Amino acid sequence: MSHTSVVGDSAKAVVDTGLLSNRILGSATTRKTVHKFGGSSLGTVQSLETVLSIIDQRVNDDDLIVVSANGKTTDKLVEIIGLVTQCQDTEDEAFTHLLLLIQAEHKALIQQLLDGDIECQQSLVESLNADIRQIQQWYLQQSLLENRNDLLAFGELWSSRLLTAVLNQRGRRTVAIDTRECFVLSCPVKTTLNRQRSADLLLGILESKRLHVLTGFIAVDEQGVTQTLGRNGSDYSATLAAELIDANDVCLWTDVDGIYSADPRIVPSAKKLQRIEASVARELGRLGNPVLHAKTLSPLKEKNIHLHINNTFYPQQVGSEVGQFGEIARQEVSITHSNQLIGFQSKRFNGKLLEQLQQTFSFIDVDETLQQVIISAEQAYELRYHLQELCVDFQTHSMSLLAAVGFAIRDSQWHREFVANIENSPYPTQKISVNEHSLVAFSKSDCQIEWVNKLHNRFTRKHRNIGVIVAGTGNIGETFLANFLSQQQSRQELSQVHLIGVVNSTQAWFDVDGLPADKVVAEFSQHAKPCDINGLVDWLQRHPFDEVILVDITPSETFAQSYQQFFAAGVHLISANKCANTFAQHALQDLQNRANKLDCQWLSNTTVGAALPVNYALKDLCDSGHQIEEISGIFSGTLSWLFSNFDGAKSFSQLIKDALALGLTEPDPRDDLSGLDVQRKLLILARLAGFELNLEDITCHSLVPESLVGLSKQDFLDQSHLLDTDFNNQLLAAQQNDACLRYVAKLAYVDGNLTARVGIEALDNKHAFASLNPCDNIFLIKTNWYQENPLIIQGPGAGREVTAAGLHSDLVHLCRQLNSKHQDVDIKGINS
Ligand SMILES: NC(=O)C1=CN([C@@H]2O[C@H](COP(=O)(O)OP(=O)(O)OC[C@H]3O[C@@H](n4cnc5c(N)ncnc54)[C@H](OP(=O)(O)O)[C@@H]3O)[C@@H](O)[C@H]2O)C=CC1
Ligand SMILES: N[C@@H](CC=O)C(=O)O
Repeated sequence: MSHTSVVGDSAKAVVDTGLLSNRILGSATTRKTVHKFGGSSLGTVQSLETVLSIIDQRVNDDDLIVVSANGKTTDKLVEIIGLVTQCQDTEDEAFTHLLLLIQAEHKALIQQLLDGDIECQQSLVESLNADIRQIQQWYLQQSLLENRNDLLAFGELWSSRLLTAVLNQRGRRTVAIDTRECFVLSCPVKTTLNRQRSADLLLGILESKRLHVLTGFIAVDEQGVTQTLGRNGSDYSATLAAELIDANDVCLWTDVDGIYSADPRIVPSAKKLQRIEASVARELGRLGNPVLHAKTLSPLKEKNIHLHINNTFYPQQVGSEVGQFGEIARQEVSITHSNQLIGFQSKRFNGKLLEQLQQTFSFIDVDETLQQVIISAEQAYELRYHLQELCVDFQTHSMSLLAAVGFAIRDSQWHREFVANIENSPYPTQKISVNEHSLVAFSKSDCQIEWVNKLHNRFTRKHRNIGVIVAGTGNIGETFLANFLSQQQSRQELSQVHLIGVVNSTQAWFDVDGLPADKVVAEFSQHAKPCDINGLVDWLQRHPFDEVILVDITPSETFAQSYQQFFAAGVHLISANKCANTFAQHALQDLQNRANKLDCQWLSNTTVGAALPVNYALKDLCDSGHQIEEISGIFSGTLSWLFSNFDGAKSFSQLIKDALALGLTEPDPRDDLSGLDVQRKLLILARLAGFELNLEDITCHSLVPESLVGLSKQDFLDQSHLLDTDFNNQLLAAQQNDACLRYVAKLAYVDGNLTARVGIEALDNKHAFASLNPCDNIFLIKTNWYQENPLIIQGPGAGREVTAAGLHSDLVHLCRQLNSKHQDVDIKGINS
């Protein structure tokens, strides 16, 4: 196994396996998984190589592998049976052609995959040739139909032999298992397993420190006769094996991305359901979902085994996981439909007969009043045959269904909405069946694509799950988290927003079922696990949410350097951290381009003026055609507070400590006193106004003497009294001139010349910047159209509550955008 080891052990389990449920966090060492590879994953040398790399990276020796037949082998074997059934005497040529084709395809796979290992190649080819001769013999002896199950079994047999040989050749000690040695069916018609006997047999065969490759699809009855497990039988084999060996998980590696909220081939806005509650999955399977089959899911029920549907060809992508989850996953609703149903009606459909039929057939609906049963077209043939044998008269008609499926949907607000929608739709409904997890409308007409789309848009519009991760639990982060719950309760846009992670510089607490926002700070140290930025990036690549927003409330340059990776993981960002916005112009441009390209949003309105709407105003002025000529003012809450309160009564150094305690300053107050924070803010506004410049283009007057620059934060605070004499002198000089001290930022654009500077000034007491409330910011903006009477924005520009409020405002704006992004899907003639 190759691991990407970047975080603590528990989080590593998430990284390594790509599983979404929290339950794996506690039991990383005891987990066993059954991996099943479908025919499309095993059809070509290239796809088999992909499978081999998945096995290399993700499959432990304790795990089991179950394989389908390579490519379309089973279809070809079924075709052979079809030829023989229809025209036994005349189809020699077609039979031979098909058989030779199967032989040639398998031979080619053996030769290419075992290239260089002649001995192993020969042995496999000899076994293959012997099997082909056996089939020819059955054919000549006209006993092929009697041996049809043995014929079909060859597909999985060849596939397991080949994979085993290749794994052995590549150094993985592997054993092939023909499941006819251990899967014993007590009832072949219903494909029910004799669990005890099968478990004893399988556990008896498994060798320690070996990987095992099991044939899917086949088993034997109590008499040892080969039986097949029906359509999608290999998936069923995998879940049976998981039940027998007490595995925790089953991974179905296939050629689809997962389960969608509707058939994505006809509903363009369908979204992948990353976590599906097991009971809901069973209901989807019962209603005919093409990927989830009721039979496959049945062995998982008792033991709470989770099922994963993953795409072999995109193994890094998060697929769908079926299992038991918390509230967030249970809110998902999906729309399913089928036009492949048959309704059977008979006067004799009541009482005992219905009861008996229900034991043999899986009906989608049974209605004694209408004397009707509805069954999939696939099973209709057998039902028809069965009823004829019982001499029951019946009529059939084709039927369709359109259903909403979700956890406890019967008792939810969706119930009334579904009925109202169906009643007002042109879908000519025969009946609506109400079940615990599904609401199903049946009709004798086909269900049209537009009705599926309409219902889907109505039902999934409000269901866009947004996960929020907060980075930084300091001064501002803590207040942001403290207000999270009340914000969520009061803002409709946040109703589907869930706090799923909190990280600081060394640790993280993730929970895909949601964290308790009101307790998260208090309980953080108890639950958090070691995690660095790489661990966070890995986690972000495998989450079960429609969108994830990362709120950066750190002061960290390193964290800002990782924005590229966050965007690459499809994550949206809200920054209070000013570092990324003040990167060199080209680096910032690259970052913004990347975000745009990846359809990621990035808001950072608190980086200047905290919650004051200065960024919005400036952007709006530019959008409306104003040419910015001057941006000036007091941009630092800390420096505003310090100079407003500094009247000689208290020392300047004591005031610095007070500002720090009030949460106004940067984590290190020297970032305020040095002018860096104001310089950054002026740069951010200048760039918003369309000017291209860098930090060093802004002249900066620092208030921190050289001697205090290199000290630790604490040493600086201890020695800050060294500043007092100089500031007292500056204050006296200003007071003597009816002036006050202010730290001013100014950008001017005159006759094509741009100048920008930040520094301390003695301002006349009547100056607009002189009479501010302590901590207030003031922004003065002059444009070609705002000259004598410039735009002024003034108000509190720093502090815990206002900054947290500004971040919440960004969150609401972003969620509004993300929610409307979902509604934007307009398909002419379908939903518009
Ligand atoms: N004060 C204000 O009024 C305003 C502040 N801001 C900005 O808000 C940000 C936060 O300020 P403040 O809350 O005062 O800072 P604090 O120092 O109080 O808190 C910083 C938090 O960030 C965490 N952190 C640091 N580095 C990393 C990292 N690499 N990865 C993950 N987490 C990290 C720290 O973790 P740990 O606990 O492990 O140290 C800590 O939890 C700053 O960027 C500031 O400029 C913006 C507008 C206004
Ligand atoms: N330290 C900053 C905080 C806001 O950005 C300030 O004082 O303005």
